[in-house]
Amino acid sequence: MSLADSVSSVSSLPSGWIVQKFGGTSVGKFPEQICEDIVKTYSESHQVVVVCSARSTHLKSEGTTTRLLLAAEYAADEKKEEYLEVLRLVEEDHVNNAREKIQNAELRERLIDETREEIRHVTRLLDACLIIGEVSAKSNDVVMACGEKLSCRFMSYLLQDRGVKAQYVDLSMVASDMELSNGLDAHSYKLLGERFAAEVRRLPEGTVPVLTGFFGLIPGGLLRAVGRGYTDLCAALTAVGLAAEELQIWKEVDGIFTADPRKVQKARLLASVTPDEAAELTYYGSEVIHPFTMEQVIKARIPIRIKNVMNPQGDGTIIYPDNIGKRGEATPPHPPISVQNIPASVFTSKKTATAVTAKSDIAVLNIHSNKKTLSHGFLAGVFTVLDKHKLVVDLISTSEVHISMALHYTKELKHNFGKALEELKKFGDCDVTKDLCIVSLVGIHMKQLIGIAGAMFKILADERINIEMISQGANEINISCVIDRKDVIKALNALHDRLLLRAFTGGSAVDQRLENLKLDDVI
Ligand SMILES: Nc1ncnc2c1ncn2[C@@H]1O[C@H](COP(=O)(O)OP(=O)(O)O)[C@@H](O)[C@H]1O
Ligand SMILES: N[C@@H](CC(=O)OP(=O)(O)O)C(=O)O
Repeated sequence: MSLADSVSSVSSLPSGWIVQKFGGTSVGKFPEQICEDIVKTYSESHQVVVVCSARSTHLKSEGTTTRLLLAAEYAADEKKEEYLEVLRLVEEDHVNNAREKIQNAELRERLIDETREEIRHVTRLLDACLIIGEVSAKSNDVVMACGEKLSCRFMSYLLQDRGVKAQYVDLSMVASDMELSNGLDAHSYKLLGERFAAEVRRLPEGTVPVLTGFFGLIPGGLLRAVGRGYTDLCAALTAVGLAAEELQIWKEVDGIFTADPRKVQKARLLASVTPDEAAELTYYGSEVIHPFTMEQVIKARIPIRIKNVMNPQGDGTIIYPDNIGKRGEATPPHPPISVQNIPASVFTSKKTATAVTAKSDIAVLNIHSNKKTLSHGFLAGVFTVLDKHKLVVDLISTSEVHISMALHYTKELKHNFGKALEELKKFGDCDVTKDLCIVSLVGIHMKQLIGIAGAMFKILADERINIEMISQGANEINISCVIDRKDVIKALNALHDRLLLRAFTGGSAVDQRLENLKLDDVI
């Protein structure tokens, strides 16, 4: 299918807005393709809104946001020379990029001047922080916002350079901290969505707004409230505010696959996944979309499409529940398949899991209580200690006197871990196993299947993979276990081959007798 066909297949509703979000590495590596092949093409038939993250030329971990956060850290440590050097690098990178990509001399010079002014603004702010001896959450946010300001100024000039009427829109001050004093709740989501939409609607018709993915200022800081990847949420709220036809998250991968295509060669692109599945996959290692993005957009009945900047013709993956109608449709376009009423034919199509995913940098912490039973307040006490040391629990399982937790563990968290362990010893004997990974099987159909967990653990046993811990999510669409890091590729490929690929080709790893038992229940 050509891009023009794929563009026109997005049905035209009255507003006709499409919100397109581009990540930092896409802006860094493929800005011309974004302008020429994507924004230009879509804006011929739709009203397009662009939302961008800060530029990264290589990896996000080495990109502009990371550099700016480092500059703020240096200022907090009173290291002036160091933060000036980081800001110099950010400026140099953006100025060189402008020189290289913007052909029109007037636009280019204007962009370079504005870039330098943004950097001067951040320098003045950090100098002031140095004097008062503190970088507050708000100052940190203002520094971080510079990344999106620079990338969006660049993208709007590049679009103009390539003949698209575009306008830079700064959302960093769109709402005051007074208005957002309760943090990010339903009320502030609504307020922000309306403000973003008002900024867009203010522009003359036919203009493509380029919105800074940074928005705020949220009390306590955007990093604490949302974390890295906040641009996805900004795009989502814009889509809701505009009642858009579609929210498009453009990545450097064709969409959501049955497994990480870098780790599982036979991984297949999924045409659609439900929001719950997307949330589980994101949390457990397949970070394709920020988890906060989905709820508001889906409530507003707006589909989310993941697409590839390097392959704009591809259909991508749609994130949408299969049992509700789209915006403008009272009922779904096809007979809805409610998960409670799945017809037998769906089971005979032998759908098992939707995808398999892995999350690395995991340690298992076991606490063996020194009491005969887990006493009142035991869990609360354990979680208070973990929270104090900023340790996040990904999985948990308990028995009467024993608790096992899988936690995120990196070099940077080593110190926090040590401190937490000292405090946790008052609850009982503690032991820690490191260098582990969580492997998760995710799928909406798993709710209906008896034997899927058995099949998963049998496959791992056949591969002689030791399981440290097991857990099934309360929503029953995720079965996870913790294994040694060295076994992860083997585990992913074995589970994918025997549970997912067979589902595509008509086989099933689930014992047929168990499946029949389930069918008896449904009928
Ligand atoms: N199930 C999955 N489907 C698609 N991509 C996945 C999956 N699991 C992990 N990934 C990885 O997530 C990455 C997301 O795409 P990319 O646009 O490169 O990331 P980023 O937004 O962090 O720059 C890809 O590199 C891909 O290998
Ligand atoms: N630039 C920010 C926000 C963001 O959304 O990034 P990305 O879209 O590249 O994941 C960050 O790096 O966290």
